[in-house]
Amino acid sequence: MEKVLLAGVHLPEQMDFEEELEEMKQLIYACEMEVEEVWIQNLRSINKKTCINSGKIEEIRQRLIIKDLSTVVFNCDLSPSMQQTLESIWNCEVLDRTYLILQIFQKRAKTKEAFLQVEVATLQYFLPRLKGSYTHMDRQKGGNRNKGLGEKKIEIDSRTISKQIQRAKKELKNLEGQRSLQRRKRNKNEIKKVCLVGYTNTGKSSILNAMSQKQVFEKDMLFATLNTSTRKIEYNRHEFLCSDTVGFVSSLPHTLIEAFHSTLEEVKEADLLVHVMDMSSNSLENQKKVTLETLQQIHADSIPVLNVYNKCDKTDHPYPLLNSNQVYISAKEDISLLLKTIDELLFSNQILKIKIPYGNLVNEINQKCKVLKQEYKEDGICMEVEMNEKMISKYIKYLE
Ligand SMILES: Nc1nc2c(ncn2[C@@H]2O[C@H](COP(=O)(O)OP(=O)(O)OP(=O)(O)O)[C@@H](O)[C@H]2O)c(=O)[nH]1
Ligand SMILES: [Mg+2]
Repeated sequence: MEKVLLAGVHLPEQMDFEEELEEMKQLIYACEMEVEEVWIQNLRSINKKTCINSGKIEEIRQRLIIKDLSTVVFNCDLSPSMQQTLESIWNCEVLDRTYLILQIFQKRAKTKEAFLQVEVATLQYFLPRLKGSYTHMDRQKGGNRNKGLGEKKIEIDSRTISKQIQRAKKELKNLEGQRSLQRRKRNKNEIKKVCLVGYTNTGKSSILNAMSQKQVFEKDMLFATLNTSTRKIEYNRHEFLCSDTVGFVSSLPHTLIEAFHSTLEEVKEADLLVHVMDMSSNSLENQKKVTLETLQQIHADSIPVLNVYNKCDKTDHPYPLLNSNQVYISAKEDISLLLKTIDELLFSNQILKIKIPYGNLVNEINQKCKVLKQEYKEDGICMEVEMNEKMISKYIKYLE
């Protein structure tokens, strides 16, 4: 594995810096490289020309020579000119976070749609980076890792790239059309839909595997799943569809959010979202936040959510356990409690007409139930809501 130097830029607003660096190491590992040394620079703000300051640049330059390293990876995103300047000072390859994520996505893309989405995002990343020559482009170092991207950079000019982007986008639109047709068919059949969502590597694919006992690609690497895969699950004489999704990640490059929007379309159509979290992760809170923000971005934040704390076998927390809207499990052991909870949420619902006084009860209803209609009145909100038995017992007094 190629060894690299990780340059960690620490700005005052980065509260979870340690966890961020840990994640960077995993991203680097997923790109088949290994961190040999970490150099941290604390900064009030980014240097516009070179990202880090001249003193640190010189220290790193010397270190690269001593250690015979030819790649530096930054934990943040670099502008094309920063990247170019640093490459010429260090005479080595300088990579940023977006580049790594694009590399991983490119390797993992399994379906035509995922492949095209990554292609669009990759070309958009390289378009502003065509000016000037890149050392790592010319050298083609790092074996296979750079091959696809490097070749692309050398061979094509910006006009060709723009054309390629347009072509790929057009093809994607066609595929999206086919997808929505399939979805409409599904809607007609009215089979309930569940989507597993959550930060990358939390165990979504493992849960789907355990549910269906058919193999969905599961791996201890970031972004193992790039296309959604759906399985029909039978439980308690009920049937529902369960979809796996691409893992979310903090500060996903803008171009990729756009590219993966259509993959996440499925999430918007779900009757229930199962938010899978890694109970053993030090960055649990941050990962939770990123997932909730992503759901907001794709306008899926009004769908009922079941919170699942997975990997409890790696913690001291008791499991399997159900605590209000939270299920604690280990996908490696018994997930029947999760199935039972999903089944109850999906199939014991009734539609009620209620009037709720203004206040935080409304928030709870919006989070946990499917609101079909709502009308604002003087003394409260009239709602038509799909509720499960537990919620019904709580809200029965508000029946209209
Ligand atoms: N110990 C333990 N390991 C788990 C558990 N669930 C999943 N894993 C492991 O965690 C790693 C990631 O699991 P995946 O199911 O691929 O995670 P994912 O959420 O689908 O990841 P992405 O597709 O990258 O978003 C794998 O090595 C799993 O074997 C669990 O409950 N306990
Ligand atoms: Mg997965």
